[in-house]
Amino acid sequence: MFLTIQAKGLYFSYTVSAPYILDGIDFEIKDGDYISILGENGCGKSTLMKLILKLLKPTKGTIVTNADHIGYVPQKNDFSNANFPITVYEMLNAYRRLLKIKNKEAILEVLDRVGMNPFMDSLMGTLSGGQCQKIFIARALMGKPDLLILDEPSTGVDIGSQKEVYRFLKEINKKNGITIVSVEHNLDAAISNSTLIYHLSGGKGHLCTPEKYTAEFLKNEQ
Ligand SMILES: Nc1ncnc2c1ncn2[C@@H]1O[C@H](COP(=O)(O)OP(=O)(O)OP(=O)(O)O)[C@@H](O)[C@H]1O
Repeated sequence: MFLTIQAKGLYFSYTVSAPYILDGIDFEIKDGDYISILGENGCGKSTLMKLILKLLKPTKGTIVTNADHIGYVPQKNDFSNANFPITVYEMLNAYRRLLKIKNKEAILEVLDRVGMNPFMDSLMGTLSGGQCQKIFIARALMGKPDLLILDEPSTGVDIGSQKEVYRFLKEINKKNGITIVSVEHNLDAAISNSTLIYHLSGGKGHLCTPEKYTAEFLKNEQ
C-alpha cells in the first residue's frame, strides 16, 4: 500500500476554540514526496508537524497517515551539554532497545549510512551541530522508517555540514523512497531539495512545486 498523509478540514487551536492556528486545511502528501513546510515564525509549522506525529489532536477535522514507521529528527536535543555523559553508541543503543531491534549491527549500519562510525565512542555533548544532526538522522533511520519528519534540519549546523545533510536527505528520498516532511527555515535548501513546498500563512496552506513557489510566492514578497 502506498504511503499517504491526508489532512481533511483540519482546524487546530491550543485553546480549542477560534482563532485557529490551522484554519481548515486540506492536503495529501504521497509516497516518495519530499515536502518542505515553509512560513513565517509562529504560523503553525511545528504544530502541523506535531499533528502528523499524533503528539497533538486536531480541534476539528482529521489528519491521518498510513506510515508503518515514522522516523523523527527533532530540532533541539538534550545532549548539547558537553558534560552529559552519554556516547553516540550508548544513545543509539538505548534507542535500539526502545524499538526492540534485536541486532546490535543496526547501530553500525545507521552510523555507516551517515558516515559517522569514527564518532561511535564520542560523547554526544562534544559533537558539532552538523555531527549531532547526522547522529539524530541515523537514530531516526534505525527503525527503517517509511516516513521521516524533520524539524528545521539546518538549525545550528555549519554551512558545510548543511550541504552534506541535505545531500543525504535527497539521496534517501530518491534512492530509498523514504517520504520526507521537513519544517524549514532554510529557503534555498527547501527549493533545491524538495519535490513540493507546503506554504502556511494565516492558518491556510498551499501545496506547490518549488518552481511554482519561486515564481509566485517569492515574486509577491519582493
Ligand atoms: N504549547 C503551546 N501552547 C500555546 N500556544 C502555543 C503552543 N505551542 C505553540 N503555540 C503558539 O502557536 C503558534 C504556532 O506555533 P508553531 O510553533 O507551530 O509555529 P512555527 O511556524 O513552527 O514557528 P517558528 O517558525 O517560530 O518555529 C504560535 O503563535 C505559538 O506561540
